[in-house]
Amino acid sequence: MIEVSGLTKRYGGTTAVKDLTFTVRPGQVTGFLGPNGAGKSTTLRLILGLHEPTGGTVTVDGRPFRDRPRGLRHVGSLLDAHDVHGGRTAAAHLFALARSNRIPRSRVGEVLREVGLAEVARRRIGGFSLGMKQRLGIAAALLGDPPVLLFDEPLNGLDPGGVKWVRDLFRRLADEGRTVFVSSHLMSEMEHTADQLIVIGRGELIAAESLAEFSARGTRQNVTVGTPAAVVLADLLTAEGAAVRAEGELLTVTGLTAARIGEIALEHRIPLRHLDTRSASLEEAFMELTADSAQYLAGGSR
Ligand SMILES: Nc1ncnc2c1ncn2[C@@H]1O[C@H](COP(=O)(O)OP(=O)(O)OP(=O)(O)O)[C@@H](O)[C@H]1O
Repeated sequence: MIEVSGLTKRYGGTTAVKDLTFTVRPGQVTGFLGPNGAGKSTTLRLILGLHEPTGGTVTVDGRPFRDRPRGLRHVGSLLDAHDVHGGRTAAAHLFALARSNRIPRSRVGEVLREVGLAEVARRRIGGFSLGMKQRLGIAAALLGDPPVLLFDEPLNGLDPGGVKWVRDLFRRLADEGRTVFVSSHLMSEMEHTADQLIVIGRGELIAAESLAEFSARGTRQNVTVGTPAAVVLADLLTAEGAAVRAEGELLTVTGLTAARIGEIALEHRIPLRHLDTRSASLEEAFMELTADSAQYLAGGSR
């Protein structure tokens, strides 16, 4: 289990992570979501003890990760797929990691087969595609057969087959009882990957809940209405308590059903050209939830 409590990290005048508290449990895939610059990578580095927190604590299975000798047996991680020595072969890279963590050499062949890189084991990493480097990074994370795994944007650069392979792998690792913590800035990536979600924005916790709970936020329904009398109808719907957004002849309405909107239009003899109900997607729910932090970044005021 990963326990983050009151975690804060400042770099000079920038607060990357602010009073963050959450728990990541074993047996599940937990998605770590937030817009660019939200503080995900910083948090993962703090969990791994690569940075010192300004405040708060973070433990892995009850102890700071830094206190663990032979770290790869406790936590496997992929932070940056490019962070490898291009002149080395894939096998040499993994042998070096195995040696320094006292992991049997036989694991190298096993993990290379597992990630589909056995045939290129003797090739230099410098010639690898991003997708191959991602696979190599995953092999390194798996090397010590650790109970806890952290991945920073592991789906970047993978083709659809690679994405499916990673998703299936995460599922299997979680089913084996491991803690799997995966960051992404795209809800669409997590939708079919995660059981639990930790959502942050501007370094602060926005939500910590199951994907099902998060999905419930997205079930709010909008009705789109097309009419040449958009201004008149918008006034009538607003008077009934709806929230209305107008774009020319098209209205997006929340707070009233399509049936009720149809009745109101009929009562006032307003012709409708279009009437359609749609549910907000998970992606929209995520964007709405993180809109403040995303706008803040877009304004460049950090
Ligand atoms: N070493 C550092 N020195 C100074 N500022 C930093 C450092 N690392 C991160 N930051 C700042 O902290 C904030 C959070 O960055 P972080 O990389 O953790 O976000 P992120 O959620 O991983 O974003 P992305 O999805 O873009 O990778 C950013 O404003 C970033 O510029």
